Amino acid sequence: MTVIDIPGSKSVTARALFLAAAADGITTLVRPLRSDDTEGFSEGLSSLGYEVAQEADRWHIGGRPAGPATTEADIYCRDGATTARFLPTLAAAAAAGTYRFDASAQMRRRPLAPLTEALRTLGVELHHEAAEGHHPLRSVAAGIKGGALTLDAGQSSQYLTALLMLGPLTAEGLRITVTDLVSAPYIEITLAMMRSFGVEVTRSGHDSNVFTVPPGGYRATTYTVEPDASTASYFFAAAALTGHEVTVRGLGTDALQGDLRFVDVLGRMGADVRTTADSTTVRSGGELSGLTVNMRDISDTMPTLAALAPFASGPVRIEDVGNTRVKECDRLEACAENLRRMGITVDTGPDWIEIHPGAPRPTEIATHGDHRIVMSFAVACLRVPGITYDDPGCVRKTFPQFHEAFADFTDLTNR
Ligand SMILES: O=C(O)C1=C[C@@H](OP(=O)(O)O)[C@@H](O)[C@H](O)C1
Ligand SMILES: C=C(OP(=O)(O)O)C(=O)O
Repeated sequence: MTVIDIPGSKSVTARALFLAAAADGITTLVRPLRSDDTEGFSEGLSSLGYEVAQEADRWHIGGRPAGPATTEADIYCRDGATTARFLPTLAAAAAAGTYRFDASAQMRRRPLAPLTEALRTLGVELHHEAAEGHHPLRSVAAGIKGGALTLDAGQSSQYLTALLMLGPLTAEGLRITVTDLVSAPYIEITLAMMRSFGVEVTRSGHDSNVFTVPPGGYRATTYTVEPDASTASYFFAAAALTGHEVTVRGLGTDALQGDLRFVDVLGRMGADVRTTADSTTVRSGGELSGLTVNMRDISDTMPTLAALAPFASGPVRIEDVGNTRVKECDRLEACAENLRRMGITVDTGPDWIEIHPGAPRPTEIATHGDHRIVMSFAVACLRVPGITYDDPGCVRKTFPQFHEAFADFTDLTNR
């Protein structure tokens, strides 16, 4: 039995940085994630004139309810969609200022339009420098009155998270009617964290799809970041594949992140899953069955399952994951391409992938610069020694020490 600690959640750290910056007072984040995405977010806040003091496992953020200290800034959001979507939204609430945002080549390709259209509806002057609805963009802030909005979050829940977090910074609050929503559990993280910073959002409508966000700002706090559940999926999958037992500390029934539900998928495949209030254990004899599963809510773990799938006794069909085509790469095609290179039969459709059992052979994985492709195929590597990656370092986005940590973990399980 191996007990492991996983680094902090990217999603929780990004939200905490936004909420802390907007709050009245100094917030301390305990055990934030240190990775390219969250360092990029923190750097963006500094460029906007927020005070961010980083100690080893505590970051202190000086909140500015009146908005950024600078009235002009040029911010590079790197490859992180939370940064590229949340930070322009925070800056849009400034009483006055002109801000330019840009991002990596892939992040420039990823969509923003429903969010930028919503900000325009709220009166923010926004110009896209190249393609409409994409980075780079320039915004002129002049305070936001608030009001009613309709939002299609069918491509990314991050649009809704950004607008929910903006609500308390507007003069009159926001009422957001959501017509479609993917990755719904991420909205639960947002609402729970807003509550920790003093804001209660109410939900109404036939599908609880109308969100009313009161004005009045946020209260600073001390906030402990829980471990990253998407990162934990590689360790759970490794245990399920190799017939071991792993316990991840700090992620149990009290956890905020929906991606922890990946263990239910492993449970359906035959693994034994036990959860306490603050830990989750996966144990398996190494035999896994195939299944059909809808991963709309937890699609960051789709590549983890895809890499595990050839070792199951029957086909694995993953449905409703069309939005994984607009992530760090087209993840449906990247998974299919790499599995085929390993000699596995794979079919894909617009929003699904079906993987057949087989005997994978080693190959060089085409990572497309996507951290999750590397970390997922590292799981397959446990049964197929000799797998290499064209860009192993892209794990820096969410887990710079992944290779060392995963090697230590597999050493332990081999003892
Ligand atoms: O809000 C968040 O922190 C995230 C939401 C999800 O994105 P989508 O809503 O675009 O699926 C997820 O894939 C991403 O890694 C993090
Ligand atoms: C999709 C991801 O990240 P983001 O959308 O925050 O860039 C991810 O981490 O898998």
